[in-house]
Amino acid sequence: MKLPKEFEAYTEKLMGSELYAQLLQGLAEEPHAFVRTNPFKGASFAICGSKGTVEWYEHGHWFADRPNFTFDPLLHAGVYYVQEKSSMFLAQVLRQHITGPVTMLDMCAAPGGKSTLARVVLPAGSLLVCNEPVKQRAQVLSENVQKCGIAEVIVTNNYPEEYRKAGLMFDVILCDVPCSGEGMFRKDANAIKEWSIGNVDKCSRLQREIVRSAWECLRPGGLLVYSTCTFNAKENEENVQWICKELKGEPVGVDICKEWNICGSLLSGFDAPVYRFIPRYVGDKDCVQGEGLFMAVLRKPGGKVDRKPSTTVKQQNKGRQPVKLNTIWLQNSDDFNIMQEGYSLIAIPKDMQSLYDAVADKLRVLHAGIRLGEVKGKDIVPDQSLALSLLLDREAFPIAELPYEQAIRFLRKEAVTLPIGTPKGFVLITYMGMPLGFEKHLGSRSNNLYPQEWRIKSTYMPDVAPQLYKLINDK
Ligand SMILES: C[S@@+](CC[C@H](N)C(=O)[O-])C[C@H]1O[C@@H](n2cnc3c(N)ncnc32)[C@H](O)[C@@H]1O
Repeated sequence: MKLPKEFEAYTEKLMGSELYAQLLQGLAEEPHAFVRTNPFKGASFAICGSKGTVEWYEHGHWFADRPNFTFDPLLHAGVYYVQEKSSMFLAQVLRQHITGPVTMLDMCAAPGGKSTLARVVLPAGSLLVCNEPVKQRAQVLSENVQKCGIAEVIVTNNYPEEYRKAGLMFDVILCDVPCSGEGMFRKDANAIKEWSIGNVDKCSRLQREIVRSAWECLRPGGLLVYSTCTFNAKENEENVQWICKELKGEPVGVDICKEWNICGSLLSGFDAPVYRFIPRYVGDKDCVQGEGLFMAVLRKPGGKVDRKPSTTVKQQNKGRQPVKLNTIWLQNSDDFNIMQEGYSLIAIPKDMQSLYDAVADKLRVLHAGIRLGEVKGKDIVPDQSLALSLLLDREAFPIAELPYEQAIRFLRKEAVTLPIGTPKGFVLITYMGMPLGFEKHLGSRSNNLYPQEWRIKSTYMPDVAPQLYKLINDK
């Protein structure tokens, strides 16, 4: 791996020669493959071939080889998410500091790794808003959030400045900011090509802008989690120092074990608790296994977290109509308000209604709650979001369980052969019992309702499924 000269000189000075030599050894190795099981979807599965769990998150697993995840229907069903190990440290932060229901904003959320992790570890009753300003990336975020299956989520496509102007307030805000990506050097050759001192400075300025806007959306007593996937101090300690001085943020510690080999501050004279993951070798031991990551937690002075959300904006109800339906295909349907927006029917958890109204009036919402379907003539065409929801009423649709090859065809949005005896009408497609989406069965053929933008684009067909999970009761 050829590293930029200026990176080498700066990083060796920052880390010291011993730590830097350990990093160079780490960068010369292939990254490990990790997945994070969705505890709400993976309960009936046993994981196969795991080399061990992540020390700070028990649902994170390490694999010796990198399976071809794209061709595993269980990935598309939301049973697991591919996420490198260091990023899962967010679970440790949230579990330690958030003990009651909160309203959280993930300001820079695409593709959704940390959002979906936060969603499964936040205490019951919490609400999560995931935001991404880049439109195409926000669509991917929305897809991953829907696969996760939890209803109490809103996905928006806005800049942090628009959030500041909207006047919404949150108990917890994650700023996993865009950065110079030094921690991705061994995973992504482009990160090396695009690196320059100029870009480090540019990123550092943008990061402060993002945090400044986020800070205004944080309630007194609330927590800001700041993270990057880069090593340098300009985008890390120096920004944390700036948050302390300029915004009066108070650094908050996270419990860690020495054996986790997480490094603290590398900036001389700055000893606030910060957490830096450096892929590195000590002797012949790969002592971190994850990629480069930096995380710090800061409290906004003036109160304590764990209170109910406050949404201070006036509600206008832009073209949204509450509707009554005979059937809404959900378990616990009384917990939802059903709204019609244009032709779309959306189920909003009642606890999330005021937050949803406030967000929808001021910002661009791409997804919220559970999208039930679209009104087409006399039909309601069920939506992908419904198929993937944890609250789908499994009795509401006939089920067609597909074998592996047919499941891949379905995920490519190709024609599939439904099992003999499948009734006409809307049918829930499953693989190993997990919903993948809907087909409309017409008798002699059927229409594949999988979203065009989500489909697997490759035409490759593996001979066998990647064997990451097996059903617990399968002999
Ligand atoms: C490090 S990535 C986030 C990764 C994500 N949190 C995850 O774990 O999957 C940073 C994100 O910030 C977005 N971004 C770019 N410019 C931004 C800005 N001005 N404000 C907020 N986010 C921005 C990028 O498009 C990118 O998706």
